[in-house]
Amino acid sequence: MLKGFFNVPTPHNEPVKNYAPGSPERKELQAMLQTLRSQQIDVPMYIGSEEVRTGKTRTMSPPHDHQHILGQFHEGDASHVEQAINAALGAKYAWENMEWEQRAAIFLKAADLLAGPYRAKLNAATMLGQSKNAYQAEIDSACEFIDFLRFNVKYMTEIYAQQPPVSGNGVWNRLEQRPLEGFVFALTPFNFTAIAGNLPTSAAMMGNTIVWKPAYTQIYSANVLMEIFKEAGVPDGVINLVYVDGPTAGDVIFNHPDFAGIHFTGSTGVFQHVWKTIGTNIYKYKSYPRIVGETGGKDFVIAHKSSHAKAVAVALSRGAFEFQGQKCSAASRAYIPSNIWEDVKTYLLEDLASMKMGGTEDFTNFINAVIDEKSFDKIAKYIDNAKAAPEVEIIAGGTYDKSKGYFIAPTVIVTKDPMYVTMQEEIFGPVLTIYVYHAEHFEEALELVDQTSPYALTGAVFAQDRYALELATKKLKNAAGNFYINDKPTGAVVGQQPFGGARASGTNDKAGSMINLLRWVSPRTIKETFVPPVDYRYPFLGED
Ligand SMILES: NC(=O)c1ccc[n+]([C@@H]2O[C@H](COP(=O)([O-])OP(=O)(O)OC[C@H]3O[C@@H](n4cnc5c(N)ncnc54)[C@H](O)[C@@H]3O)[C@@H](O)[C@H]2O)c1
Ligand SMILES: N[C@@H](CCC=O)C(=O)O
Repeated sequence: MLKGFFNVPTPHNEPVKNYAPGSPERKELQAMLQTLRSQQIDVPMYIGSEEVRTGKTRTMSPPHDHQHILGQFHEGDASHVEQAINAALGAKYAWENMEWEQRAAIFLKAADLLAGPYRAKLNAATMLGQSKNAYQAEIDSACEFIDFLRFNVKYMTEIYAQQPPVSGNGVWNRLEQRPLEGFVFALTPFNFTAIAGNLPTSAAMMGNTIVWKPAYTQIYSANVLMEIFKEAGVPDGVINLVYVDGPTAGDVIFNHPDFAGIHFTGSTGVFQHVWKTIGTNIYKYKSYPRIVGETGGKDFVIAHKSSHAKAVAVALSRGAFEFQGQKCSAASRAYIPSNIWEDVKTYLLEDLASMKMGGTEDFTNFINAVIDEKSFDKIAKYIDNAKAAPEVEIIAGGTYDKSKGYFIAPTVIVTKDPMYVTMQEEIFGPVLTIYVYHAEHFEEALELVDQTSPYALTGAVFAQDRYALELATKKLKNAAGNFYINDKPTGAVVGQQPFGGARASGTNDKAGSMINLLRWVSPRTIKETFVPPVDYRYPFLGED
């Protein structure tokens, strides 16, 4: 058998295709959208080698066209979670003993399958199932997930290569990175197909086996991810995909003695509940479970009086309203100095007036639908409350309509109260709240930014004045895990800006970095002594 210290291909960020009119990628994507819309698929759970169909089905529809049926999935119950755990534990021995380069090859192959033959299919599934426009789907389901796979393979090898720097005379010190003892639970959100793919694969890459439960509203694209994993050669039982409601799944998972870790992305409330449950059950587990969770945000943009109004306005229109504000990183509160406010407002309103809203199949639409009725109703309530609040004014949007799809017009609220509820709470929709501060009170405004919300995920500062940038960078040290200077607070790129926040925004284990992969291994130190001593006595015990 061939043996060697193998190098892996150097990762590069997957180039983003632009889908311009007439481009081959646009034609291919449009054809795929038509194909997927013209059929109704039947989606099973994937447990071990089985495709499990329970007969208890739920339909899947585009959020922008909720009467159209894309297919149905089979919902499971607690018994399927048990089966998935057993399948994961059953596959564990072979998987963790497979040479690392074979695991690497599987995930590099998945990246190439996605970059090539599956790109249009996964993008189209994300566009239809999650209502992302072509560009938003491309940067998520194609490029970000390809990057996660390729960069994580590189980080995996760097982790394995890290060895103790010193071995004393007659000794060889080694460090072995063992997978966790048990199974890992990947609990994934609706809003990024790349995150849904990354949470199970990053832990699997390090030799773990996985029970994966996606959000119901992401199952349509999760099914394509599973197709890619299977074609890439992920063995049966390594990633088990179940569709069971969250609390039912949690009840089985968090009571199991072999539960070894959770890789979560989603809301802060769910994560805190999960953490508390694990704490309560801690005596039941063989090991202390790894708890990794990236959660909510209330992401800010603060402009200094020296900043360019147009740049600030564009950061707001893209940062707040791309994918309908349903990015954990979306700008949702802004602090604008009085001297540039009128210009920022004019540019922002011009941008918003030019944004078309509708289905993702029409490539001229910038704004699409929010994910589901529950989310629509929640966002509409914030808007209604703002209409009734004397301290705020809605200067754009404020309308919504769910007759065909869950459409909410991009909404801008201006508040006189910097602690107004929409400056503090995560809404997760196309709603931006702006507080106009006295242009000479920048430092006080920075304090407001830091203290207004419990979250600390992303944030951006705009200024031409370098002292102002330095002050903001220092004062907002703990206000964001991803901090942007003269840029919008969204769009982190794997390999360039590892992503994650602290405070109520998560454990900040930085998705798409070595820091994250380290959470899925448990190191064993091995010391080998070549010629062991044969006498217990120290030399100083001898007589002079
Ligand atoms: N920080 C980040 O990197 C990041 C990235 C993406 C999304 N998010 C956050 O995710 C949220 C949006 O995603 P979402 O609506 O899918 O989140 P969510 O918390 O509603 O759901 C996440 C997952 O948890 C499951 N779940 C829900 N309740 C549960 C329970 N009681 N027990 C066990 N599982 C349960 C869901 O079914 C889903 O699979 C936002 O808060 C957003 O900020 C954060
Ligand atoms: N990583 C993405 C956000 C993921 C959360 O939804 C960004 O940087 O915009």
